[in-house]
Parts: sequence; structure tokens; C-alpha cells
Amino acid sequence: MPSVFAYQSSEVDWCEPNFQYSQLVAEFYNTFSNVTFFIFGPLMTFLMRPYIQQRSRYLYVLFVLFTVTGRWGHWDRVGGKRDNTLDHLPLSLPPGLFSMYFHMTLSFLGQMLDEIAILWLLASGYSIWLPRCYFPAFLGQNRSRYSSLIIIISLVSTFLSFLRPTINAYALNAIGLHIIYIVVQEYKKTKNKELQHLIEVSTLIWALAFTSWISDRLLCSFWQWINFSYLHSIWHVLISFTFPYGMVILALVDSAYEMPNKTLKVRYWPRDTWPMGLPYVEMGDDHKSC
Ligand SMILES: CCCCCCCC/C=C\CCCCCCCC(=O)N[C@@H](CO)[C@H](O)/C=C/CCCCCCCCCCCCC
Ligand SMILES: [Ca+2]
Ligand SMILES: [Zn+2]
Repeated sequence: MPSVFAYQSSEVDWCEPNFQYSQLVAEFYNTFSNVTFFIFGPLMTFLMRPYIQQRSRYLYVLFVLFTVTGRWGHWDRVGGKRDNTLDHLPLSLPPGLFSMYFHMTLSFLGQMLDEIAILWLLASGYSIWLPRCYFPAFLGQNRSRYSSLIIIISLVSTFLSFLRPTINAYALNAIGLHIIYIVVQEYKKTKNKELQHLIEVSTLIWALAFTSWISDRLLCSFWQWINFSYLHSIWHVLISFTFPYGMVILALVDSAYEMPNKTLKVRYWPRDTWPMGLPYVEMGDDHKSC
């Protein structure tokens, strides 16, 4: 049995031809198309810092899970000494970095690191942001009991992910589908036109991303026949855009339930006036209830 570190030890192999440009990088475009994760993660962490500090510092875990946390890991030697600047942060390296390692090596370890990081990214988002009205009835809308349940489910799922690795990504995409279901329910409830617009755009982006992902997995022979086997790289770029949109949408939905007397303003980086921009939220002035 090959080592879990060995190149191509994963049962999963994406459509892009292997080792086209280098003997060290199995899937060149699938590896380097993860770069957008390293842009959006730190940028969103910086832009949404005031909101994070008001809502919950645990959100840093979610942003860190999404973002690269250093040069190929913060344990790198920097200038000959250990770089421990990030040791105090609850770190598990993020999907973007692990996805790069996975596509570079197509190793079993790379696949499991990638998929487990995504699982805990989604779990942290669920535990912080899922509106209480969607909690299972037996929890009585108690968020700390719900978060404990999420942690238990995530620990069991982490163990189960080693049993049938080839279905992990399908299961994670099913969770993504549930997130879309939640935001569509909120779309129907809200009168906030800006929130509705954000949900329309992010749902379209997610649908295009998922279509790319599933096509790469199931229709590879067709794409290789027409010599276009880069749909998974397109998935990386599109799904990374759902992160800023998803954060803003969930922050707006959450604040309506959890911080009703606070106003969140949607801003667009780098300029509100630009036709295309990255959404983020700013804390508005508090509503003083008289
Ligand atoms: C109420 C719940 C709140 C949860 C909020 C979480 C929002 C997360 C947003 C984006 C997550 C991006 C994760 C990307 C993974 C990148 C690594 C990757 O591509 N891995 C592949 C192999 O390289 C692997 O095959 C992918 C597996 C499937 C990942 C499924 C991710 C689901 C993302 C759901 C996004 C919903 C966005 C909703 C917008 C309103
Ligand atoms: Ca391949
Ligand atoms: Zn990938």
C-alpha cells in the first residue's frame, strides 16, 4: 500500500492531465488556481475586522480556515528563526493551501487535509451563523448546545471521512446545497433589496461553480476530447468568490436575528462606486431604542 504522502496515492484524480509542465506539480492549473483563496481570505479578514470584533472573535477561526496562514505554513523558517507570529491563533491550515498541496501531489494526505479543512470551515460557519429558527427542535434555540452538537457531528464526520474518501467531496457539496437552501429561505423572508441582490449573485456564482465541479468529475472524457479539462480550476476561482458574498449575506441575516439594534452597511472594495467590487460589511451607528 503506497504511503499517504506518495504522489497519486489518492483515489481521486481530476480531469486536468497530470505532470504536463513539471514532475513536481501533478495538476498545474488546478494547483495555482487556488491563489484567489489567499487573496480573499486576508482581505475579507481585514475589511470585516470591526464586524468580527462586535459579533464573535471565533469568526477569525473561519477566516483563518479559509485563508493561507503563512508561507507554506507559519512554521516556515523565516530569516533562520522559527516564525511563531501566528502560533497564538487557533490554526488548522486552510482549504486553499491544502487544495494546492492536494493538486500538486494528488496524495491521500493532501485529499484528506483539503476535505477535513473544508468540513471544519463549514462547521464553524454553521455554529456561529445558522439562525436559531433552523436549529433542531430538541435544542430549544440554545446556541451553545447547538455548537456542541456541531462539534460532535464534525468529529464523527472527520473519522468517517477516512472510510469512503471518494464520497467526501460529494457530501461537502451537499452541505453547500443546504447553505444555499438556508439563504434562499431568507431571500423569501427579507424586504432588504440589497440582501436579495447579494443572494441572487452568490447563488448564481455557486451554481456555476458547482456545475464546473460536477462536470469535471463526471464528464471528463468529453472535456478531454475537446481538449478543455480545466473546469476544476474554474471551480476554484468561482467558489472562492462565494466566500466574501457568503460572509456578507450570513452577517446580514445573522444581524437581523442576533443584533437587531445594530445596523450593518454593505460596502464594496475597493470603491462603492465601482461597477464590480468585493462586498463586505461595516458596522453602522447603533439604533438607540427609545
Ligand atoms: C449557515 C452556514 C454558514 C456557512 C458559511 C460557509 C461559507 C463558505 C464559503 C465558501 C467555502 C469555500 C470552500 C472551498 C473549498 C476549496 C478547496 C477545494 O476546491 N477542494 C476541492 C478539491 O481541491 C474539493 O473537491 C471540494 C469539495 C467540495 C467543497 C464544498 C464547499 C461548499 C461551499 C458552499 C458555499 C456556499 C456559499 C453560499 C453563498 C451564500
Ligand atoms: Ca489529473
Ligand atoms: Zn480542487
